[in-house]
Amino acid sequence: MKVGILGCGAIANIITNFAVEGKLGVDLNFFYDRDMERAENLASQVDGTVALDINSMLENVDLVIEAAAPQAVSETVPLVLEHGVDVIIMSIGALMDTELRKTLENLAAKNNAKIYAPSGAIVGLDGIKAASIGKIQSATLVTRKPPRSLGVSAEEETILYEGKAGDAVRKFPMNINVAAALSLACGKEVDVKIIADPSVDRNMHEVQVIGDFGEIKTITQNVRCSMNPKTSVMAAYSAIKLLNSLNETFRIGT
Ligand SMILES: NC(=O)C1=CN([C@@H]2O[C@H](COP(=O)(O)OP(=O)(O)OC[C@H]3O[C@@H](n4cnc5c(N)ncnc54)[C@H](O)[C@@H]3O)[C@@H](O)[C@H]2O)C=CC1
Ligand SMILES: O=C([O-])CC(=O)C(=O)O
Repeated sequence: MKVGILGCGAIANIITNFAVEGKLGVDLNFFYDRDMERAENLASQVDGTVALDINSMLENVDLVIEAAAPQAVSETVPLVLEHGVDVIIMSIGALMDTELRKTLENLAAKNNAKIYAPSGAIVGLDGIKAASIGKIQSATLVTRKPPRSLGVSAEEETILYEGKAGDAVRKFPMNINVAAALSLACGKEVDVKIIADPSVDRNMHEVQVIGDFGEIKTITQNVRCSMNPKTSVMAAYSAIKLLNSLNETFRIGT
C-alpha cells in the first residue's frame, strides 16, 4: 500500500522514523506540507517524493495520513475521498462538525474509500465503543497539560476551559482532539475540563464513563513530542499501529 502524509510536523516525524526502520507495514513515499522544507526533510529520510500540491499526491497513493490541522480536514479530506483514496484523520476535532462528518462519510461511501480515526493520545476507546452498545449516562474528560503545551504561562493549576467537547475543540483546536475521539466513541458529546498545571511534565487525560455496563476510568500520562509539546507520542503510535493493522488477518479489541 502506498501512503502519503499531509502535514509534516511532530506526528509525521515519528511515523517517518518508523518507516526508516521498516516498521510501518506500508510504503510511505509522498509528503505534503505548506511549509515545503518540512516535507523535504521527511521525504529525504525515506527517499520519498515531495508533493507540490495535494492533487499530485492523490494520483500516487492509496491512503493519506492527515496530520496537519482541523482546517486541513475540511479543506482537503473531501478531495482525498473524491479520489477514492483512504484517509487516516489525526485532527479528529474537525469531525465534531456533524455536517462535515456526514459529508465525508457520504463521499467515502460513494467513492469506496475508508475514513480511519485512530484513538490518538487517549486510551480505552475499545471498551467505550463496546459500552456504547448499551446506554451511556455520563462521559467526562479532564485534560491536564504543562502550561507550555497549552501555549499559556501559569504559576499554579489553572482551569482554562470547562464545557462541552464541541466548544472545546473550537477553542483549543490543536490541543483537545481527544475530546472528539471520546465523544465519537461514546456517541455522546462529552463534558471536558482543560487544566494548565505547572506541576506536571506529561500530557494527561483522565476519562470517566458511566453506563448500564458499569463504569470505566482511565488515566493516560503521555510523553510529549520533542518537536511539539502540545502533542503526545502516543498519538503518533496509534496511527502507526493502525497502519500495521491494515494487513492483519486477526484483529484484537473492538
Ligand atoms: N487525535 C489525537 O489524539 C491528536 C491529534 N493531534 C492533531 O494532529 C495534527 C498534527 O499534529 P502535530 O504533528 O503535532 O502538528 P504540528 O503542528 O507539529 O505539524 C503540523 C504540520 O502540518 C502543516 N500544516 C498545517 N495545516 C496545513 C494545511 N492546511 N496544509 C498543509 N500543511 C499544513 C504545518 O505546516 C506543520 O508542519 C494536529 O491537528 C493536532 O492537533 C495531535 C495530538 C493528538
Ligand atoms: O496529544 C495529546 O495529548 C492531546 C492533543 O494534543 C489533542 O488531543 O489534540
